[in-house]
Amino acid sequence: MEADNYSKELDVAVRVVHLACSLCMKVQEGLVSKSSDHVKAKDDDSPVTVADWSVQATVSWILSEYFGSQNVSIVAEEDVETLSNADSAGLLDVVVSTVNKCLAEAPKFGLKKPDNTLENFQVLDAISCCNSRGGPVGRHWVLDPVDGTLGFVRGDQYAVALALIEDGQVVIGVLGCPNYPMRKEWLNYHHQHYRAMSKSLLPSPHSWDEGCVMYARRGTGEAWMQPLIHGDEKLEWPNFAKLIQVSSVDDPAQATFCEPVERANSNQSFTEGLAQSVGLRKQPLRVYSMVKYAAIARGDAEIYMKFARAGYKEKIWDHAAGVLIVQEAGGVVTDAGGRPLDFSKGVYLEGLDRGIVACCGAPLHDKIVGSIFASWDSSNL
Ligand SMILES: Nc1ncnc2c1ncn2[C@@H]1O[C@H](COP(=O)(O)OS(=O)(=O)O)[C@@H](OP(=O)(O)O)[C@H]1O
Ligand SMILES: [Mg+2]
Ligand SMILES: [Mg+2]
Ligand SMILES: [Mg+2]
Repeated sequence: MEADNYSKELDVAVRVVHLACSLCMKVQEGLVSKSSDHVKAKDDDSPVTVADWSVQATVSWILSEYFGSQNVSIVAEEDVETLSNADSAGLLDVVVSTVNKCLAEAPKFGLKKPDNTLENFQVLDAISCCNSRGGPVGRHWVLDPVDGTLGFVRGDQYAVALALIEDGQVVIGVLGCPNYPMRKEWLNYHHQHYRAMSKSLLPSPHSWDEGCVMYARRGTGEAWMQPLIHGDEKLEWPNFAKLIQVSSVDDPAQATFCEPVERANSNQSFTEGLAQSVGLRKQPLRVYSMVKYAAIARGDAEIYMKFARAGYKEKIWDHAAGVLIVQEAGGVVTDAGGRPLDFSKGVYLEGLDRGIVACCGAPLHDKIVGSIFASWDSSNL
């Protein structure tokens, strides 16, 4: 692919992820400071919030506006089932007002805003039209409006992830990480620190959070990072960007590995054994969401491993943006058998061999995949 391709798509995607992050930051502040009934449980018991629906509606509206509602195919996580229930009228009103407030700010990010505030049915349409199944042919946007919703409701790490797939390959990846901390060690303790520190010790959340949007275009060998624009600061657009690169560490003893926080989402006893056999000495960095990919891409950690329970099928929106950014920043991402992830088979990463291994470089990656090969049969996964 030509490196100059997709400039308009990337530009709009980066701006809308900034816009979505600003929406999420406001909603998260509200959730954490007041208790709220705006968190619902989905059928699988995972949470969904006003922010998940509002970001999906906002991104969908902007993409349709710029690329034409007839042409745009979006594969995204949320649907409107809960929101359309008669007993969710109050929730829908909050989503609609959140979307309208957010879109009113779009010009600050150099994006169009609607001529009139959106009606309930328009917001529901914007969410429900993101029902594409993707596949091997054509262009498909892939959106996780809030990845790591559990982290989000706990006042911790989460990400907004937007990618573009063309003919089965990820060509653009954009990842917004509003709570990315100033110091990488704080990735591990973010939530605990928030809770343990009194408000007076934390003069403003911004002295704690760096917040960033990362992005990459396939085949460029470059991954970029922009600072997030916080709160009411006057936004100077275009924002500046700096190149990011993976860590150059290839000694396992010096390497840090990331994994999901929840034991239900990845087999932590298996990774513990793997870490021992490869010679990883540091404590695992357990972080919610695709911020784990972000940490690898910016060189704050060296390895990310996720081994979901047998039978769980990984979804493309949980990985597409992060995988491309890590690869373009110089890293290697495969399944546990060493094969590339296949984004061409629809909503799921079909054929994924056991789990996902993302590393800052080939030497560490080879060691991990080799060790999985050697230890799999004796493991209890
Ligand atoms: N059982 C199970 N196994 C593996 N993965 C699952 C499972 N259930 C859900 N999910 C998906 O995992 C996404 C969150 O992954 P994380 O790496 O952030 O996990 S964790 O919250 O840190 O434990 C999460 O993304 P969000 O729903 O966007 O938060 C889910 O898509
Ligand atoms: Mg997700
Ligand atoms: Mg999500
Ligand atoms: Mg979810």
